[in-house]
Amino acid sequence: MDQREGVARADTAGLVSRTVRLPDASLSGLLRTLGKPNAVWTAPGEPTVTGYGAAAQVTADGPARFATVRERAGAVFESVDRPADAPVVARPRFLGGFAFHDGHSATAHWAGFPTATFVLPHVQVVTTPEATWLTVNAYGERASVERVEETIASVRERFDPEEHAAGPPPGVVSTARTTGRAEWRRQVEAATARIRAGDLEKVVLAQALDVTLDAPFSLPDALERLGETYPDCFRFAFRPTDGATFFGASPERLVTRDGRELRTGALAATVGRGETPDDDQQLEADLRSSAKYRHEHEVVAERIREQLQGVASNVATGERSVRKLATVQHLFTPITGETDEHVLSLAEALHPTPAVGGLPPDAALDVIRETETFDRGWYAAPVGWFDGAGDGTFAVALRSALARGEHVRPFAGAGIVADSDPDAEWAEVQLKYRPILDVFERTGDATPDAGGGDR
Ligand SMILES: C=C(O[C@@H]1C=C(C(=O)O)C=C[C@H]1O)C(=O)O
Repeated sequence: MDQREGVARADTAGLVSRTVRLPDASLSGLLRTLGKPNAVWTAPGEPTVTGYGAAAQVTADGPARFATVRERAGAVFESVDRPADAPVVARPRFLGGFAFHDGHSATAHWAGFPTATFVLPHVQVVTTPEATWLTVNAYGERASVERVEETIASVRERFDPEEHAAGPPPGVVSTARTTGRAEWRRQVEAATARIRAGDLEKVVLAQALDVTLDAPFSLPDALERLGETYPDCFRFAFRPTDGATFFGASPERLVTRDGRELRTGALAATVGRGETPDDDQQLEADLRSSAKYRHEHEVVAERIREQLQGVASNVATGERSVRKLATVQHLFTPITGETDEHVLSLAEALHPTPAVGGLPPDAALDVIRETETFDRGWYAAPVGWFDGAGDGTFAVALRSALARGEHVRPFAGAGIVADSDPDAEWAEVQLKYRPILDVFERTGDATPDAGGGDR
């Protein structure tokens, strides 16, 4: 370290950030050596970021929450002491997320999850296929290069990642539903009646399960299993306080901003996977050709293009394809553009897309609030990261669950349009629970059944 630099800047209030290289480590090794992270982010084509402790945390409420987070985080990035040759990939990043509704007031399940909260980790580890980097961040009057260097030394000393295979699934003791089958049928029928009456085009209705495990939730094991089955999904975990972890493996990018480049897309309309390649092809053919699925998908793509007006230029729509996941397949249309906006402003413009809200947006949000009997919390809302330049990625927090000790609450929903059939939508929701349930169930555990009774 340059001693003069340390002395000259030690008394400057601001962000001090230093990066060193660590021995290479897998995510599971990392999570087992550095203790409980408060943020984990793994995304296709991006480095994996894990964060421990907070150099700074910004929290916000209400309709202005996106702007408030941007302003408060902007203040933290205002004066940054970080060597010019430090690796860009290991730069300081805020990680966190938002609640689905701006009027979120955490019910007991979501205790500890504000309407918006982001952490700039004190200890931030970034892994790429080439290297593992440790960044230590400190912010405020007491931040100094000396203290940052001390933390780096102590993390290096403790850092001893060992490979561990995930343990066996903990097993599921019991499962209860927030929404029984008869109630779901009433909900979907009420929504389709409203759609036919003309004041609503589409609404995404969701439900949750209350799952009790046979052993406490293990984040390293859960992320390892999700990584095996969903390597191309956004795998995330957030633990804003000690109490609960919100985690998942979402297929849906809300938005990425990388310099001037903006990437988003429409992911909507769902069928299952076939038992045989022929069945699977048939399902894919139905997905591509059915008027219901195409409508459900097209309203999302069209609305996203509208939502981008004013925040992006040269908006272009790519070719529609079918995104195949372990238990479901979706229609997907990539959408790109150019932008000068902060990724938080883009997330604000896009959330909620009709893939998780509906159309018209306000009417759909009212129907969701009036209909759903559980608290969405952070489910189906933006989770991700941003940096000091306003670059970042947000995923839509789907195929997700809230875990607290032995209790796990997975969430799943389905887009309801005029000709939705309650039973088919019910079956679709059950398939969307699978990514989470498969992490925990042992063969032989009673599974909540896709076709059956009321509970
Ligand atoms: C709402 C969920 O998924 C969303 C709804 C979809 C649909 O209605 O077809 C498909 C993908 C997602 O945009 C969920 O996974 O809970």
